Amino acid sequence: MALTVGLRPLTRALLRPWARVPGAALGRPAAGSGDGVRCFGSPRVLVEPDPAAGVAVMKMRNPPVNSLSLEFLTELLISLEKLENDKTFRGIIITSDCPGIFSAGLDLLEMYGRDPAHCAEYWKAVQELWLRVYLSNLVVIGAINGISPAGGCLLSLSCDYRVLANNPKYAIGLNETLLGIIAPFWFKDVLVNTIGHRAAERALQLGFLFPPSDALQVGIVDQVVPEDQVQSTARSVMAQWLAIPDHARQLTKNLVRKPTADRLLQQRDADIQNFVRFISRDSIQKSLHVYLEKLKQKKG
Ligand SMILES: CCCCCCC/C=C/C(=O)SCCNC(=O)CCNC(=O)[C@H](O)C(C)(C)COP(=O)(O)OP(=O)(O)OC[C@H]1O[C@@H](n2cnc3c(N)ncnc32)[C@H](O)[C@@H]1OP(=O)(O)O
Repeated sequence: MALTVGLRPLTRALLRPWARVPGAALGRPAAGSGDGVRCFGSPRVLVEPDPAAGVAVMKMRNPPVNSLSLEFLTELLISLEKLENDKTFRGIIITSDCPGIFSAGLDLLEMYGRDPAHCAEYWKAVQELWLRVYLSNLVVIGAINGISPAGGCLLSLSCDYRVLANNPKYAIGLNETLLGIIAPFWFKDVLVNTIGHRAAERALQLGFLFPPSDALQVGIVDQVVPEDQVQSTARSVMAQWLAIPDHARQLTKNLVRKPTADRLLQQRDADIQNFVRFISRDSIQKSLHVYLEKLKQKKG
């Protein structure tokens, strides 16, 4: 899939080939590689390659909560595109480097108090990340080691398989209604595809965030394991998926996922315009304000 993000100069600058990780992470040997294989990535995305296994672990590190800002989305897209185009890799494991948080979802500050042009650019990047992960030719496994609301849940749902750490705080779900906003149709489609129509209908309207046992029961995740086994489980699951010939698995994945992706691909611009119109409403901006204030007050 060709990436055609219409980004402004700032974000385009991030789309340079494979920025190296600054500081301590630069050139750190990948865990378990033992043979001088180097980590790479960008400030917010650390990639630990295991070329022998054909697998890369992609760690999100946009502290404090891995909210999906425009810059972070752009870095994720660069990493994904790079891995996708490198024949060394057949699978990626997406996980978090922020303790207790997989991803807090879309960055509310990219939608609150912003002008329409910014909102449009942001939404295009959100669409792009979803399409990139959802339609990836690689096996994509989510090693979900923290809470994963809304956009974080969408990212998880776009993986081929989800392993969630068994910690009652690590809830997952599309909780948009709790913020006074609406999950777009393609978020909804992915949830319906995963847990079925009736369960999705309830979960979406009530903004359910499922704790691990409920998440497993409803099928929003595939496996729940003790926290210290999330990465090793993701690795063993990856081995099972990689035992399937790539061409057969990829064509099958495409067969299953293409109709869902096509619904967005056929109306991307209209979806962006719809988002901008919706998010710019006074009532929605007020809801976001109230929610952001709640997050602040929770602290103090
Ligand atoms: C037609 C289209 C309609 C529109 C569609 C829009 C679809 C939207 C999808 C989304 O993803 S919206 C985002 C949904 N996310 C959430 O509801 C999660 C909100 N965050 C939390 O509940 C908590 O922060 C947490 C993730 C449980 C972590 O809690 P913790 O106590 O560890 O940290 P906090 O003190 O709450 O947060 C630290 C810091 O981060 C800020 N923050 C948290 N989440 C976000 C976010 N999603 N975007 C931007 N900023 C976020 C929080 O305000 C704190 O900031 P400071 O006070 O330190 O400045």
